[in-house]
Amino acid sequence: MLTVALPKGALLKDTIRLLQSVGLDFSAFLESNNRQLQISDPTNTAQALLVRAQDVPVYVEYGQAQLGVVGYDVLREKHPKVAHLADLKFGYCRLSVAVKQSSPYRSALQLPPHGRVASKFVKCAAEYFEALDLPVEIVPLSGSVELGPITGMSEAIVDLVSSGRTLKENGLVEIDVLFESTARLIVNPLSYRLNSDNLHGWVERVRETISAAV
Ligand SMILES: Nc1ncnc2c1ncn2[C@@H]1O[C@H](COP(=O)(O)OP(=O)(O)OP(=O)(O)O)[C@@H](O)[C@H]1O
Ligand SMILES: O=P(O)(O)OC[C@H]1O[C@H](OP(=O)(O)OP(=O)(O)O)[C@H](O)[C@@H]1O
Repeated sequence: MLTVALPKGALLKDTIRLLQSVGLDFSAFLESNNRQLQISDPTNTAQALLVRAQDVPVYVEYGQAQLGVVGYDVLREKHPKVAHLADLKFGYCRLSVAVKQSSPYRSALQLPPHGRVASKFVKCAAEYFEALDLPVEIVPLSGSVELGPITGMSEAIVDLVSSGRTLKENGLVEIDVLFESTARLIVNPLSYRLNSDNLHGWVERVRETISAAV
């Protein structure tokens, strides 16, 4: 049976809506009292795993799920061995450098050498500052990264920005963008090559739905 890895959090609702439009109903995951992490769709065509966003590529790479939905930002940070087959056009955000509004820095290159940059995206941040030839110390955090500059732990952060509301409400300002991100459809490469569980057919249906929506 086809198994799909679904991301908890910001991408879940749009992912479930997309799968509903190709005939797979996993809306039970959206019920407020749901605690189940693995369910089948009502027609028993496929099952879904509810996993942390950053773990979606892990389940797909190891073959426990043939198909998954994940942000491009996670693919850039983790480099999983999965095939990226479609841009799903939702989950827009960007990975940006931000500082306190009151700080003098208005571009990443103006940051002081050997300063600190807090981030959940340690690899992306390190690559970005290496490419600028600006030595900085990356401070790894798992969330609420905006507190780095607020508390004085770091001069800057590298974090996701979508509406910009979190930065604004915490007195921070975006000074550079590393890249933009949207949700992506990923597949296990071997399952795709073997067309296990009619994977080609499902990918094609998703692609048709996406192009019809544009
Ligand atoms: N504010 C946002 N608006 C739109 N999409 C976002 C936003 N924040 C993150 N995303 C996208 O959704 C994905 C999942 O983000 P989410 O915040 O739900 O989980 P997470 O913080 O990465 O994971 P966890 O809560 O498990 O640590 C991100 O990888 C990104 O692609
Ligand atoms: O620009 P906005 O629309 O305000 O969205 C940006 C916020 O969303 C994400 O946080 P998330 O909710 O995932 O929390 P966490 O990373 O701090 O755990 C991101 O890390 C920002 O804090």
